[in-house]
Amino acid sequence: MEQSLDLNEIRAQITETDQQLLKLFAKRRSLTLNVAKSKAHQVRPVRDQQREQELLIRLIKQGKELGLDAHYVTSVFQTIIEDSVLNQQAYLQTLTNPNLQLPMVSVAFLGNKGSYSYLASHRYFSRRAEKIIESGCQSFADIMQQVEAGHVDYGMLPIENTSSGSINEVYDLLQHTNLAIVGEITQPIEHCLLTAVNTRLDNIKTIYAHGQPFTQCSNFLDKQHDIRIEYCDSTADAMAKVYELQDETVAVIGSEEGGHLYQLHALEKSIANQDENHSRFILVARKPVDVAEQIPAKTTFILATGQKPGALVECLLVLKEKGINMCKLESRPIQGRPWEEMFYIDVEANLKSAAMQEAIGELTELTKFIKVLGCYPIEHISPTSVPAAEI
Ligand SMILES: O=C(O)C(=O)C[C@]1(C(=O)O)C=C[C@@H](O)C=C1
Repeated sequence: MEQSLDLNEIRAQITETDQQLLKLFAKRRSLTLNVAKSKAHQVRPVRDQQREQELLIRLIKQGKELGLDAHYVTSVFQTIIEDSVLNQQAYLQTLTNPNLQLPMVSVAFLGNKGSYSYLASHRYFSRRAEKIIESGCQSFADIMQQVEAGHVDYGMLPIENTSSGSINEVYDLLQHTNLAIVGEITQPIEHCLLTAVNTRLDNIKTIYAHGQPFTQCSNFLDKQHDIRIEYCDSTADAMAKVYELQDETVAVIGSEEGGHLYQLHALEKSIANQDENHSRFILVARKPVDVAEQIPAKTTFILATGQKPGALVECLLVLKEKGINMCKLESRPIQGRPWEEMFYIDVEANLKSAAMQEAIGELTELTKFIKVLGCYPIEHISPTSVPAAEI
C-alpha cells in the first residue's frame, strides 16, 4: 500500500531543514570573516578566482552524486561567494577607516519608503550598520544639502541606468559639491505595474510614476491606449498616491518589493524595455574614505580641458600609459561657459596607488581644472564561471 504523505508533516521537515541551512550559512559567513582577518594581516586580495573555480568544480561533482544539477549548485554557491566577498570588503573597509564602524547611520535618499533609492540604501547598509535612520527627500539637490549641512551622514544618489543612461541632474550637482563619493551599489530595477485593488490592465486609465521609470518602460506604455501619465517626484510618492486613491483605474510603476510597503500588488511584471535593468547608485559623504589595498577600487574624477584639438585624447593617453582602465566617460556642459564640457571619468584604480598618483599629477599639467570626487570599493562582483567540460 502506498504510504500516505501528510503535507503538514512534510512542511515541518522542510522548516527544520531550512533552519539547519540558515545555521550553516551563518557558520560559513563567520568563517569567511576569519579569512578576511587573515588577509588583512597578510595583505592578500579578497578575491581569489582560482580558489572559487576549484570550489565550484568540486561542489558540482559532489552535488551530482546527491542528485543536484550543476546549474542549481553553481547559482547557489555564486550567491554565497558574492555575499562572502562583499562582507569581507565591508569588514576590511572598517579596518582601514575606523570611523565607518558605526552601529547607526543616517541616509538621505529620493522619495520615501519603497523608492528604488530606499531599497538601495537598505541593501547597502544591511551589512554595514545595525540601524538606519531614513531621510526621504524630494529632490537630488535636497539630498546633497542634507549631507552638506550635516543633517545626515550619507546621501544615496542614482547615477546611471542600463536602460535610460546617465542621470544628468546628479552629474551636474557633483560639479558643485564638496562631498566625496565613498561607495557604490548596483540595484536591480524590476519595474512592475502595481495597483491597490484587484483590476484588469484594460481598466487602467492613469499611471503614476517618476520620470525615470516612464522612460525605462516606454515600449510597454506605447502599447497601452488612452492612458494618462502623471509624473511624480519619486516612485514612493507615486505608490503612496495610488494606495490613497484605492481606484481600479489607476496604477503605478514601481518594484514589487517596494509596493508591498504600500499594500500594492503587481498587475503586470517585467515591463521595462530591457530585461537586464539595473541602476548604479553612488553614496556621498562629507569626508572621503581610503580603500583597503585588498579590495578592487574605483576612482571618480572630473576635468575640463582647453579648447584645443586632441586635448581629451592626451588625457586618456595618460591613463593608457599608466595601465589604468577607464570604465566610464561622461561629458556635461559647464554652466555659463557655452560649448565647454566637463568630463566625468571613472577608472578602476585606487587613488593611493603610485600609478594613479602619477596620472593625477600629469593630468593636472594637461587640464584647466581637475578634481577627484572620490575613491571607493567596487561593489559589483562578477561571478566566477566553471568551464563547460566540468559541468
Ligand atoms: O578562500 C578565500 O580566500 C575566501 O576569501 C573565501 C571565498 C569563499 O567564500 O569561499 C571568497 C572569496 C574568494 O574569492 C574565494 C573564496
